Amino acid sequence: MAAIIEVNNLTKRYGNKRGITDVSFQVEEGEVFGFLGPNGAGKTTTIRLLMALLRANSGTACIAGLDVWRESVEIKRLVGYLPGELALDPNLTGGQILTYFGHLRGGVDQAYLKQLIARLEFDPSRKFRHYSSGNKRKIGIIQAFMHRPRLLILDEPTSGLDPLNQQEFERMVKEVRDDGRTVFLSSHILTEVEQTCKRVAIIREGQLVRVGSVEELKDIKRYEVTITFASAVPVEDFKQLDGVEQVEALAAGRTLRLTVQGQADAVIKAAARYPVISVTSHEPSLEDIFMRYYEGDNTATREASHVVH
Ligand SMILES: Nc1ncnc2c1ncn2[C@@H]1O[C@H](COP(=O)(O)OP(=O)(O)OP(=O)(O)O)[C@@H](O)[C@H]1O
Repeated sequence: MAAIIEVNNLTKRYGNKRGITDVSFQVEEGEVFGFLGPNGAGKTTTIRLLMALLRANSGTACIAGLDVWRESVEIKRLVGYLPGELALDPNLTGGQILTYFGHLRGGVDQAYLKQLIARLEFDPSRKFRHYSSGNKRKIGIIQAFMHRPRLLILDEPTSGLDPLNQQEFERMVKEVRDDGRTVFLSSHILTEVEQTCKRVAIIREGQLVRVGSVEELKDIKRYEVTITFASAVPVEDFKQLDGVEQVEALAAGRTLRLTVQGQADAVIKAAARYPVISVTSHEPSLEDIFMRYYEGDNTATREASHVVH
């Protein structure tokens, strides 16, 4: 399949501060592509370069074969864009804003627009200034989807959405993909990207550290399981288990905090030998994963050698 986004050695500096350095990747037409990185990694900078809201210091980027800077007007016809933050007229209602965007697009399918509003449970009757951040995100998502663009570029689309709206959003993304259209979405949450994307680029401190299939995220994925027992348990038994990377004993050995990679089966079976009071599990932030498991400045270089396209 042909590439719909082609980025080559793109570099943007903010004065002497880094934005992004030498970023290169390709997104194929028809795929859902994730752009994953912790806060401040350079996701928004890359997206703003693609949308010609910033000009690169060096490197090139094309969308559908068009240069993102010189041919940005043509590109805007093909793209639905959700910015990281939406600044809109505070006195307009959600409905008025969507009508306005619809006119800018030369008219949109009203039935599809109504459907999107209903699916995201969005109330279009309120003024923009009264919307919560989640509702502002919904306006942004709806305006990006409503003209059925060939390419959707979405900057952290689900931040601020509640879990039910997130699930609906995932279904909307899958429908776009099934329709043969392309979605490029940024996120700082590994599991979110894992659920929607086929391929992923990981950016850290302005540089790409990896581009590959979503299955490859397995080796960087970690989760923390905290188990509280009725009485102290032998910590050493848990350290040996398959998938366990670290064990920390708390509350005089009654609580264990385990860092697990891969399946939790061995941990659950070992825990079940003792009276368990509670189990919780959570995903560490991407920054935590990088800091704790990928320490050292050589990481980017080492991982870049594994780049696959
Ligand atoms: N207008 C600006 N002036 C100076 N530095 C900037 C500007 N915009 C971004 N930066 C810097 O560029 C780097 C990349 O920021 P960017 O917003 O692209 O990251 P991000 O991955 O989108 O993070 P976030 O999820 O926090 O938005 C950061 O170090 C940031 O401080």
